[in-house]
Amino acid sequence: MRTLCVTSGKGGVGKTTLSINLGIALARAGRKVLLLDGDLGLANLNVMLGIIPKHTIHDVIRGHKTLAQIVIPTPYGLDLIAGANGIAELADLGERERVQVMRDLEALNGYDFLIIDTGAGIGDNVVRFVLAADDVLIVTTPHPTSLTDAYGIIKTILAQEAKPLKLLVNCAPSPADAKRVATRLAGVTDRFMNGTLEFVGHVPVDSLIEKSILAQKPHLILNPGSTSARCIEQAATRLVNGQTPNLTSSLGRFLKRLIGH
Ligand SMILES: Nc1ncnc2c1ncn2[C@@H]1O[C@H](COP(=O)(O)OP(=O)(O)OP(=O)(O)O)[C@@H](O)[C@H]1O
Repeated sequence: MRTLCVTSGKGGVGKTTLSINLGIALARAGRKVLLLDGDLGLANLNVMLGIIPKHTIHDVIRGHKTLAQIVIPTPYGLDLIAGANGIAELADLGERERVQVMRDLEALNGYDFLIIDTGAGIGDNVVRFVLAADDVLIVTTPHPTSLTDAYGIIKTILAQEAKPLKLLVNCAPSPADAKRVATRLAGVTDRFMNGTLEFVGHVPVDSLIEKSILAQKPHLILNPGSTSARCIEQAATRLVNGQTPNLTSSLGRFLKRLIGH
């Protein structure tokens, strides 16, 4: 299993929308996907999916449930771990609880991809997820404030680890605009930070995406033939291009890195 962390510098650029729809695109391509809401403070993946979770990761940390017991199958071909506010506490768990959560995670096998929707910005928790994940997808819009913040998070990540990063330009007025944004950001990343930023694609502004949020149903389900849905599918393909998920679970490794043991 590979872990993919979806993050951004600025908030509201489409991380959650893309985490869900990229996940659905991968599920449609035959991959088994688990979506984890890592947006501390503003956990809302379940809201966008129109799901009211009975249990969240809080219950796991409190020892009331195992992770397997809180996984929610969705009608969209992927599974969800909801409301990750309590994830912050993973770092503070005692040794016994930590081992238990690790065992739980290892037991959650059978997934090809774990997609983590993080909060925006460069808070400790976001960085923790990003450094622990196999792959990191940075989402930006062409807006100057979003670009500046994307630059900021790239710099923060690369200062800690020389990790290859991926970029998706959301709300791009045209493919050419997206490419320009990506080239500029990749150039700066390469020149000043000695890192790599792979452009995996763009998604145009589409009012159908906004409508799908209001309907609490994923865009790829409601509007599968739209241009923006196709763009998301293409980005999903590029994102996992050539990646055969490990047969031996990397989930344990991810968690070890996440909680520092
Ligand atoms: N390509 C798009 N076209 C039109 N609207 C979009 C597009 N992408 C995202 N949006 C809209 O932008 C808003 C913010 O999206 P979303 O919640 O996914 O962002 P986010 O980065 O996860 O936000 P946060 O940082 O608050 O978690 C939503 O209302 C969504 O419908």
